Amino acid sequence: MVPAKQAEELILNLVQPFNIQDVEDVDLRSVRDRILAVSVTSHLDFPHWDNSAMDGYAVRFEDVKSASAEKPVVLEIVEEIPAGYQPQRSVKPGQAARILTGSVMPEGADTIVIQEETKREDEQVLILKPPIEPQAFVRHRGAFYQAGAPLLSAGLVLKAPEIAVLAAAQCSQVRVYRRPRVAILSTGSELVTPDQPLQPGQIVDSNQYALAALVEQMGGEAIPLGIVADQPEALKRTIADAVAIADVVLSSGGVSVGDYDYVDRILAELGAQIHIRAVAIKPGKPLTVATFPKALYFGLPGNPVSALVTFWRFVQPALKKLSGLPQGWEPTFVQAIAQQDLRSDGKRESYLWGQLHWVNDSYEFTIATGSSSSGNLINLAGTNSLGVIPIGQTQIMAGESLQVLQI
Ligand SMILES: Nc1nc2c(c(=O)[nH]1)N[C@H]1C(S)=C(S)[C@@H](COP(=O)(O)OP(=O)(O)OC[C@H]3O[C@@H](n4cnc5c(N)ncnc54)[C@H](O)[C@@H]3O)O[C@H]1N2
Ligand code: MOO
Ligand SMILES: [Mg+2]
Repeated sequence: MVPAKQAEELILNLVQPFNIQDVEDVDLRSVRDRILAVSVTSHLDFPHWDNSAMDGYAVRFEDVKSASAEKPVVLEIVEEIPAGYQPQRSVKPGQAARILTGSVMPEGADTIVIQEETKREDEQVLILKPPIEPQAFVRHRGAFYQAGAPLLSAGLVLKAPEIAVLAAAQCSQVRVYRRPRVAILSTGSELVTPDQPLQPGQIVDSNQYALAALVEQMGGEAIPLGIVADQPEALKRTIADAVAIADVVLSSGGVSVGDYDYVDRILAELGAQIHIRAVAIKPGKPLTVATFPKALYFGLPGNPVSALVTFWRFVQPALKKLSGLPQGWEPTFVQAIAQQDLRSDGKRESYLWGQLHWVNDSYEFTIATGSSSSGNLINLAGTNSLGVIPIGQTQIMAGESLQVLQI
């Protein structure tokens, strides 16, 4: 049994991240959560031109620096400059231009006096207070970004702020890494789909649905391959097909020591290199990790909670690295206060599902009510985290702190 941390490192080392061959151009409207594959520069300066940050008057600082309410400076208004208008007149000594937020600064003017510090009298404006400094409220061309400099770097996840920047830089098509293709199959002669009538002894294939949801949540393309009975030939054909079409293959079930647990044997027959057969975590011990020339294979355990725990702990980091994220692949744990006594047999690193809440300046972890059995998927619903009891430790008492993985 490989310790969990070591398994994580081993798996991450097996992953070849996407490179410049693994890209596609996507419409800006559809790039949310995708990963930028090339760095982006713009030929535009930001701001594109000197402009006003406020509604007011564009003036020459020299003219107004000694203005006061008692001795206002009177300026002649030569032009009105709404947003989107290119000024036609230059502001000469004794003159001002009416200007609105975002509008282009007229030639000759160097400072904005805000409207609240003026009094308008027809075609004249009285300046009642001197600006704090020359250039006050002027946003200068290129102050935020200069054309040609790196704007967004490759590897960024495109969320609202990055999408706004891309839009402003007029990038309507964006080069992003393609989605990882993840084939998912469920093994087990007892399995039926949710719409099939359930006969005695049968079980509904819930893993296929949960794993597809997780893959899609991670930005992957889930390729559902359905249920494969515990028959070596059928399983061999499906696995061979899966590794030919996918970057990652997830099977669930058939990896323990039972008479019908064929996955490891078939992987070996197909020429896979098997790197891991068991990990010291509970649930999730019988985890098989193998590589084919073009695909990474995870044989997840069949028990519903075990399949998901091994996904969160090991598949998720691998998918993050594969997808082109430059760092931050490892799961992040937070420190929380246990709300109940938590127990483990101490033989494996134990993951207990429950609720993590931020209460009074710290995280609190509450274990799910009901059985913490890897076959009980019912009380997994509504949970958001896994509390960890380290290997060799048999309990964490209420009030003590523990590491918790957010899921
Ligand atoms: N003698 C031993 N027996 C077992 C060991 C062991 O070390 N020695 N390990 C146990 C542990 S831990 C786990 S976890 C399971 C893993 O078993 P498999 O990966 O071989 O999975 P199966 O035997 O095929 O199924 C286990 C269980 O899960 C149900 N299942 C399977 N697939 C699905 C699915 N797609 N959706 C919902 N439920 C599924 C299946 O019906 C079984 O009930 O082995 C222990 N045994
Ligand atoms: O590891 Mo199994 O996943 O304990 O049930
Ligand atoms: Mg089994």
